[in-house]
Amino acid sequence: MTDAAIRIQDLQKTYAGGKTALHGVSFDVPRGQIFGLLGPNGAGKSTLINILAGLVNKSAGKAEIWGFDIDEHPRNAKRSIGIVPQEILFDPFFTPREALEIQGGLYGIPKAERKTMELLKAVYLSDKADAYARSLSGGMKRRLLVAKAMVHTPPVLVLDEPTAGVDVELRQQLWAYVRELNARGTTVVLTTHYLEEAQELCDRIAIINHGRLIANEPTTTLLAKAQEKVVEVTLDRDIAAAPDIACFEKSELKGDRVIAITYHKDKVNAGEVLSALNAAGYGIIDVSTREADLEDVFLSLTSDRAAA
Ligand SMILES: Nc1ncnc2c1ncn2[C@@H]1O[C@H](COP(=O)(O)OP(=O)(O)OP(=O)(O)O)[C@@H](O)[C@H]1O
Repeated sequence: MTDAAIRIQDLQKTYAGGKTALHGVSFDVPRGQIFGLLGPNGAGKSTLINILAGLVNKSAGKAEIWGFDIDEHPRNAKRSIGIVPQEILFDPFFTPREALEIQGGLYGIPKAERKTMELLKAVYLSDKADAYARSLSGGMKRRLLVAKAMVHTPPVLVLDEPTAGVDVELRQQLWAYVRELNARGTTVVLTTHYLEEAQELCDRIAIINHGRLIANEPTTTLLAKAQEKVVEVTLDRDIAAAPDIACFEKSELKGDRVIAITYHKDKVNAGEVLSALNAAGYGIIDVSTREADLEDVFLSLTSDRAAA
């Protein structure tokens, strides 16, 4: 038994066509947290979630949900997780009440113990309990999916890209509900493309890129890295080593006369970095910078790894 809500060890997936979506990913989701799984399109997030859900077979590696190995104890593993899928798929002729009752039946929950109305209320759908699912808005459907995933009261709830197509107000309501579930003890895993979304909600963030884990850190640590910016400078002459100046976090030689300077944008700006370089006697021919975004975090993380 582990004390992780989810434990993934060297998880690998190569699809039938030969595409490798996961190249050996390992991480733990600590119990009680809201955990963000971030990555760009095609990074492998859905593959990982679908393996946990039992919808995709892994090629190698291990996964445990609430201490239950998905191969050795598939039923217990499945009972321990609720998944809100990316795609909205419903039978359009069922009402929200029926959809939850059927889901309860699938998990073998006796009628008297089902919490259909309580769940519908929690996701602000009690007034739509008897409406056809096809008459619900996109946001309502998504909230119904959350309720459906919670029918068997799993200790772990996974939301796969939950805010696609959800407007700002509903998103806030959804987050309020997610926070409430978490406060009552549910471990939440959230996959998203958006750093802001993850930083607003998550205690910890893991990032996957091209099927590899490139970060797994408390949100505050990761955000500090997002404060790092890189400016690439071409100098007027060749140099043997990158200059080390106090306001730089790091400087690296990229070519005979090109250096990449990493700085903290909450401490200095690009102008101050260039002035410091000038003041130290370096003539500047060209400069390029990028806006800090998730891509920057990726870059700084991948270059950290390369340097380590
Ligand atoms: N059934 C499949 N057969 C073959 N390749 C697949 C299959 N499903 C996903 N892939 C490929 O595996 C890689 C990872 O896809 P995955 O859907 O896991 O990424 P993702 O991070 O969830 O992206 P998105 O946010 O767009 O859903 C992609 O290159 C994708 O094309």
